[in-house]
Amino acid sequence: MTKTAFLRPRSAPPEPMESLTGLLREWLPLQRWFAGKDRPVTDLGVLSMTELFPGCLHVLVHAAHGGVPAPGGTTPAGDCYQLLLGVREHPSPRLGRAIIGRVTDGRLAGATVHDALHDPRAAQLLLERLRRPGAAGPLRFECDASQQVPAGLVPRLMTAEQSNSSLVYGDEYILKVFRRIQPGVNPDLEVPGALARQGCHRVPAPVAWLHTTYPFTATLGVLQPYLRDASDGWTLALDALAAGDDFTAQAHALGRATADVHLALSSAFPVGAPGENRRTAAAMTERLTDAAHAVPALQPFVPGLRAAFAALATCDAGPPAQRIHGDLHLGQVLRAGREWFVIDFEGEPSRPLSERRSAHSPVRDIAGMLRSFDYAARQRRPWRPEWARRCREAYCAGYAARAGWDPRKKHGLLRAYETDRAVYEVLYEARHRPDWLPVPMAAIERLAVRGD
Ligand SMILES: Nc1ncnc2c1ncn2[C@@H]1O[C@H](COP(=O)(O)OP(=O)(O)O)[C@@H](O)[C@H]1O
Ligand SMILES: O=P(O)(O)O[C@H]1O[C@H](CO)[C@@H](O[C@H]2O[C@H](CO)[C@@H](O)[C@H](O)[C@H]2O)[C@H](O)[C@H]1O
Repeated sequence: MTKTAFLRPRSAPPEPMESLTGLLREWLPLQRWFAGKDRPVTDLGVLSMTELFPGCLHVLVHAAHGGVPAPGGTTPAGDCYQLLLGVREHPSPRLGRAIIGRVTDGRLAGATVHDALHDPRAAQLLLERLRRPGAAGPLRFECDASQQVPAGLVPRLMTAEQSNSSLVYGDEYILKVFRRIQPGVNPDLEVPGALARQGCHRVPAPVAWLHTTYPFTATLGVLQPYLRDASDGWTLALDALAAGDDFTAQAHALGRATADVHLALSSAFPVGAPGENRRTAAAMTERLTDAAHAVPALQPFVPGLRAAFAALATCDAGPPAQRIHGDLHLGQVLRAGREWFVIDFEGEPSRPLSERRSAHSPVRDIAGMLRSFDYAARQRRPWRPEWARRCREAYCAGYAARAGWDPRKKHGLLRAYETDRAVYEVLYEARHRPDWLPVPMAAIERLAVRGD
């Protein structure tokens, strides 16, 4: 293969287990970032394969779920995933669990493949490609010409629970390699780029990025500055709870930071009409119906939850719809020095990209963060509802101080958005972390029965 060889996939009948696709079909569902865990993979096909550098293939695969739509109906019956595959005749034993298997059939017969993001040499070469604009087959590497990324930064793969995979380089940059790929620009490139142009300092700005032009145009990865001494809000909140510390000053500052980001977003992107509550309520009700189908534990609460959405339809119009974060929680905010920063603008991973890129009520983000204080307070026994209540108050007060309107005065909106978020969390936990299901279920019970 030449350095930029791009292999168009061959259409072929289902291959045996020892083929590359056979191995990947077994391996893919075991990965943390695999989104289709609740449905069997009925077929796996290679969409594109490009040699990134010798011994490393960039591969897009399609995992089909045999016509079984995802609960919630938001994803088609299959997804595209991005893989970087190391190909070696004699793999180093140091690769350990990164090894996917030995291919005995097809074009790669005789080679052992591994997840190349675990291989420091491959990670280094990937950064080298990103440092300079260029192309490899359908892949395009672009960068902010005003930034100089130094050569030779030492990579490490992050071990955090993630929806994607991230490499940290020399504690100076972090590269997020998107795993589930959808056509179009990823909001995690689009939004931080637009906010940087607004001069918003709350969001690390993209320094370099990678996209593909085949089999569709899509963002594949983004490099941004690494906030070296940062702690995420989730860790800080749990530490505060463990120590019995107050977290209201932090929550207040976080409310202000959220409002800063919302204000910058409303300048950077078109703003819609104030909330079309009736349509939003209908969409929330539909999501609830689908979720209750997928997670039967929700069913007894459906009437109470529907009441929250019915009430939304009659609420006063709230703040105008605008671009928002879309999946705001304590794990998406980093405290560095005395400031809060906001990361990960992808939105809720299971929603279609077009929906994630459209305008929504900023109340959705606020509700996401309020739910997160509740999640944190439920990590310890006895549960600390008072801690969560005070954080929620402080967060809303901080938001109001900056935004000029107070979320606490939008009770109907807030209740509906919190309910919608808790329904999403039930689905998320049922799919990814069934042990955590009681956390959002407790909120479901509260919102359905008491409505507060
Ligand atoms: N710019 C950054 N500086 C420092 N840490 C970061 C940065 N971006 C992400 N991280 C760390 O990486 C983790 C995962 O990032 P995130 O964008 O949320 O990935 P994912 O979408 O895969 O969950 C975060 O929780 C945070 O700890
Ligand atoms: O992977 P992402 O960070 O994009 O978000 C997904 O995973 C989150 C968990 O890692 C999940 O968040 C839920 O759990 C958090 C605690 O781990 C809690 O702070 C959040 O409030 C709660 O929603 C998030 O919903 C999901 O989209």
